[in-house]
Amino acid sequence: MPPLSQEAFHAALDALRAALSFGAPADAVLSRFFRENPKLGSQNRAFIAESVFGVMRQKFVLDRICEADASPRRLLLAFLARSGRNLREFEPIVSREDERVFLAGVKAFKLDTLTLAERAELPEWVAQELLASGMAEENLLALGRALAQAAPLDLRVNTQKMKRESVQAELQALGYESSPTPYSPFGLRVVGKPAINRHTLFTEGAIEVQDEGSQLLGLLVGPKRGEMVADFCAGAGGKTLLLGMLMASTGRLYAFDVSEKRLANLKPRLARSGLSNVQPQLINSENDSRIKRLAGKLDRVLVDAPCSGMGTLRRNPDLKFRQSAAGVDELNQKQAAILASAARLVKVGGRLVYATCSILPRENQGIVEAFLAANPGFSLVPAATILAEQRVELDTGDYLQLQPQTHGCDGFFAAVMQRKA
Ligand SMILES: C[S@@+](CC[C@H](N)C(=O)[O-])C[C@H]1O[C@@H](n2cnc3c(N)ncnc32)[C@H](O)[C@@H]1O
Repeated sequence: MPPLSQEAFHAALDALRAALSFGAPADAVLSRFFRENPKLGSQNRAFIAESVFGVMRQKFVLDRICEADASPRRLLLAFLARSGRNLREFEPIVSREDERVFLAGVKAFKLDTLTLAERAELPEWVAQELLASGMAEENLLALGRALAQAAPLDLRVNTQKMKRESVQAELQALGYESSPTPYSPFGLRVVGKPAINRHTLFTEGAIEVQDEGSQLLGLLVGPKRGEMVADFCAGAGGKTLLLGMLMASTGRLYAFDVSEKRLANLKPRLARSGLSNVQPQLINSENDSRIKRLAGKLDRVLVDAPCSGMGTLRRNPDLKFRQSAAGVDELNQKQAAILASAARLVKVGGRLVYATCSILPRENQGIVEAFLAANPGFSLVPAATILAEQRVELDTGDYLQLQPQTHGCDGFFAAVMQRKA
């Protein structure tokens, strides 16, 4: 750990103040902060990013430690004191006696005075929803604590361009250690956080940054060469690119989204990937007339639904403070409407996959069960069966349910459904 300096501490405090207004996602706030402060060195930038994300990750506990004065300065001091620094290291930034006493108190703070939700670093409403769904307290704690860790860097190898072993060897030659991901046949987990996007492996489309969980969702869709496929909520195309690769750049892959900006971000990625089977299509809603003309024609449809993102807290810890139970109510309406509309595209015998990066049952099983009850023409296919067909040994039951403490990836949910009639 580099020594604490006035300059780095005050810069981190400025960035933290901006992030704690929760006007924008923390990563966007940080990018802007770094753009506005171009003279910051790489060590200081790393310290600032770790401080802002660290405070967000531990904020429920830090709030309790700070109690009456949970100011950004106190939160940051408490975070740094809990990160294994001894009190002498604070001399360059702390001169007041009351702050010295505060820091000593942070070190002595006992977690057993906290509620279960606070110890799990989850909002109370999230903890209550998980407990009400039958999750045991110790599992809630393990889940919350795993979500409060930083995520590793996972890459997906574009096997249209290179083999996984060759990419691993090239990374090794660049000085980056990596290992094959436990489940995905085209994933690599990299040690540390190298700025991979400067290397030709990235610029020439041999790799994409993608959590292993997302890679498994693509395998559940399992598109084949020559098929007609839709990625209904394609966004910037993380899963579109994977599906296109699985289709070996044949057939047709529609990438729908209502966000022009996100689809625009897909374009350069598409160019790097070398895929020629992808058709990005901006739609005005899930009921856009351009969708209706594809009714009953598609072999596979993925609905990677807009969701609370509660499974991605390792990357977006500020979502804990930017989402709410009422917000999830609204998302539920959208999720159900998108799934119902997307389902109309699936042909008889075709496959529909509903997925989220949420751990909340009402965004997951809740939506799928209601859909199946209203649409008897669809039936659930066990996710484990599909994964076994793809030679992935992972059985989480009928649904794919991934959690960081068990699977090492973000929290994901997916249900595979087949259209019978
Ligand atoms: C979870 S994100 C998709 C992430 C993307 N599949 C990926 O792998 O990078 C959900 C997406 O749904 C889009 N969306 C929201 N409402 C929609 C609608 N009514 N129809 C289609 N897409 C929608 C959002 O713009 C967002 O890009």
